[in-house]
Amino acid sequence: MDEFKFIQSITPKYYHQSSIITGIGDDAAIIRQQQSDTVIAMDTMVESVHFSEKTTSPYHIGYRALAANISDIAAMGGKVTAYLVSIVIPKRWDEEKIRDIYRGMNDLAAHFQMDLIGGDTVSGSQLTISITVIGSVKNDQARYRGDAKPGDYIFVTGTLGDSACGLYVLLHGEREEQDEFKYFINRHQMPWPRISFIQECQQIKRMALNDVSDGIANEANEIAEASQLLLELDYEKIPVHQDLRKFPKHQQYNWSLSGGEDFELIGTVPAADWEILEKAAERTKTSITKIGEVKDIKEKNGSAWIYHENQYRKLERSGYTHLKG
Ligand SMILES: Nc1ncnc2c1ncn2[C@@H]1O[C@H](COP(=O)(O)OP(=O)(O)OP(=O)(O)O)[C@@H](O)[C@H]1O
Ligand SMILES: Cc1ncc(C[n+]2csc(CCOP(=O)(O)O)c2C)c(N)n1
Ligand SMILES: [Mg+2]
Ligand SMILES: [Mg+2]
Ligand SMILES: [Mg+2]
Repeated sequence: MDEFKFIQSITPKYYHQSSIITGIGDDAAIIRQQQSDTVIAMDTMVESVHFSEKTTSPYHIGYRALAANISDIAAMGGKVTAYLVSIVIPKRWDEEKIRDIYRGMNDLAAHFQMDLIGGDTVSGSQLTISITVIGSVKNDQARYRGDAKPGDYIFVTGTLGDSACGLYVLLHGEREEQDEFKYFINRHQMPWPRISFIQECQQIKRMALNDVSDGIANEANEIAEASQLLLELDYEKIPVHQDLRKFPKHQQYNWSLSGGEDFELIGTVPAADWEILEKAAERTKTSITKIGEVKDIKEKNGSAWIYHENQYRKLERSGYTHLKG
């Protein structure tokens, strides 16, 4: 099958969103605007960096690549509309495997009622998927990293460290261990972007928000920096799955703070809005945990600090970093 036939075969038969006037088939897609702000993000996944044959099936490669992108829209408080996929396909990848990648994306997209509206197909040496995701947020309702205020409660959704633990088990675990820790493997392969939870939070006027792709040691610092305030966390309160306790303490620490790829949300809300947040969590069956508070302490503003085993120390940005020298 050549590039053109391939594109034809992945063209959706219809679009969920009536705002899509033109999807795949022209030079670019056309989306009609209404009274909302458009949210656009892109993330790339590369073989042997974000996934390998050992960790991720083709179906999960697609699913995960799209999930990471949807998560960035959730982190802006938005909902998703459409996506474009640029894929670099190595010669050794057969058609069925590529199809499975698209099946993974398609299943997740269907859940969020979002449409594939374009992309690009190239052959190359390393499987690479770049996704551009388009969403919307009501005018002036976007959630910025710089919107934290002193006294805000810091929260996270779900549990942290699951994906890193799953990756570890996939790479190093024997068959038996992989069975025992299926939960973590599933969390690595099929993360769940928190779109519905964040949509339920619209009543809350102000919220700083970020999604957990690199690990909260990074993301908490990003909020602190953008808000020029201190994010003070309590390690004891970081939510982890009960089975994570079966691993050595240093692994629990590293995975929950720096493991990344959980695609949960970390944010700050005014203390007065905590109940609204809890209700939104209940309605969407999302667990949320208060993990700290925002402070205004001149010499620490712009950084995150953590209480851990009776010590109070600076939480360094220890998550995954590309292009590190
Ligand atoms: N190569 C690039 N060209 C232009 N803008 C970029 C490039 N790489 C990143 N950005 C922009 O930098 C900002 C931060 O990007 P970053 O990738 O760190 O965020 P993220 O997607 O939330 O994190 P992650 O990639 O870990 O999921 C975003 O606005 C992004 O669009
Ligand atoms: C095979 C394999 N090895 C290592 C990892 C771990 N990993 C890769 S990128 C990343 C951070 C987010 O990246 P980005 O900033 O690009 O979103 C992490 C934690 C993996 N997923 N698969
Ligand atoms: Mg990115
Ligand atoms: Mg991202
Ligand atoms: Mg992000």
